[in-house]
Amino acid sequence: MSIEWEEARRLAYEAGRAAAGPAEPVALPDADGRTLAEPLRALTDLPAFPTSSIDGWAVRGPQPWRPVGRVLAGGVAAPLTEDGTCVEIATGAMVPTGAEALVRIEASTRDDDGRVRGEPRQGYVPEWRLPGEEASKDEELLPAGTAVDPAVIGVAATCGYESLNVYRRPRAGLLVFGDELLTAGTPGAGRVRDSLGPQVPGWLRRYGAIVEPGSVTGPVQDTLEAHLAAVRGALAGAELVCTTGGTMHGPVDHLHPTLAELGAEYIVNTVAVRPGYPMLLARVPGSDGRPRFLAGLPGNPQSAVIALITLVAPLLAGLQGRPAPALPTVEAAAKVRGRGDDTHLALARLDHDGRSATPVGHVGSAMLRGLSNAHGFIVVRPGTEAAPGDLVPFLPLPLVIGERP
Ligand SMILES: Nc1nc2c(c(=O)[nH]1)N[C@H]1C(S)=C(S)[C@@H](COP(=O)(O)OP(=O)(O)OC[C@H]3O[C@@H](n4cnc5c(N)ncnc54)[C@H](O)[C@@H]3O)O[C@H]1N2
Ligand code: MOO
Repeated sequence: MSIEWEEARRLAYEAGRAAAGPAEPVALPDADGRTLAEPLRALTDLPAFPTSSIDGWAVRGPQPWRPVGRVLAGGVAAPLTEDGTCVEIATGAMVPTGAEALVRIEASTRDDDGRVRGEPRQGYVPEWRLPGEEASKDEELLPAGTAVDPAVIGVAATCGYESLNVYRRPRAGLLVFGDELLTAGTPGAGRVRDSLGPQVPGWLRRYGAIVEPGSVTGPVQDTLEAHLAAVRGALAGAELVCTTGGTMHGPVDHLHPTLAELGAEYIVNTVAVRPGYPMLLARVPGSDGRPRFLAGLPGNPQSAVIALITLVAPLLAGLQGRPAPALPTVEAAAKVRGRGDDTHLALARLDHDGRSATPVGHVGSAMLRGLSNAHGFIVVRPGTEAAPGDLVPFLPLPLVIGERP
């Protein structure tokens, strides 16, 4: 009996979450793309000291003010103890205790005897930054599970971190099954080009996996022996192995017998979704005691990508300690039919403001033309259909800004 689509996603995420590896410290510049294993907390107040936002004068008491010193960024100012005195101050310098106002250099004049006159600027933007204005010591700035990006690295550096405790990026491999597949040239005479070997590693990387060029193999010969040897070899070097094709029970579909031979345990074995129904996810015991995962992507190319987004994306999120992927809601711009008791994933393009989605053409499960023109899938739940204007969940492709403008 196949599993409901949402339930399959949940099971895949939970399986990954339970197998997330230990955290490790990684130097800030190398942490891009990792995931915080613990909350990022401010190590001090931020700013850590009262900081001048301007070049000018820190003044005390009524003007004119007699300059008694200078403080540059990086220095520690002596306190201003007497009314009618000031220190010259640079942007970023620590404001001396006792200072009552800051006067911009361009708003000041000097008397013949060197005394300073001028008016502190009144207004919305203060001329100095107060300790704790951005964060107080120990305040949580970002929760565990946050994907580390350059801005996260920047704020961690500001706080005083040299490294971050992050989860490992999972290693993934890919095995392509199918004797009918060509790896070069044009299709014909019963042969088709392998369109999954070249594209799946890119999707996997976008979901955070490491895929070395040497971890992509295929076509693997359509025999049980060749399948077993290839899967064993791939599982030795990766915690996730994706396979394409052979998920059914045809004469040369060897995936299920291979899994049986390896003592694998199914987490998901077929999903009530169209396209993509025969997808599977299995847990295989690793020789080191840590589980390995095998995701069986159906051979029909669009179905394979759907299986990847349905099962592999939540699995990888879990393995990296990230939250389960959530679905945004959009408006269906046209009618989308239901698929009976199955969830229907209908390829669609988002309009320019991302609020409504229009189904695209060329969406057969053996086709990729629709996929290459879509931003994701309208999700039509079992027993329903979407009418124009209906609010529907949207399953996005992991596209990078600038792709599919
Ligand atoms: N009797 C039934 N037959 C099929 C059913 C069914 O319910 N009963 N379901 C169909 C569905 S749905 C799918 S999806 C496929 C899945 O089959 P497999 O995962 O076993 O995949 P294959 O048979 O190996 O290939 C299917 C199809 O895809 C082409 N293919 C495979 N790999 C690639 C690749 N890397 N690049 C491009 N094209 C690929 C292959 O040539 C076949 O045309 O089963 C249906 N059959
Ligand atoms: O479910 Mo198949 O995956 O429709 O092509």
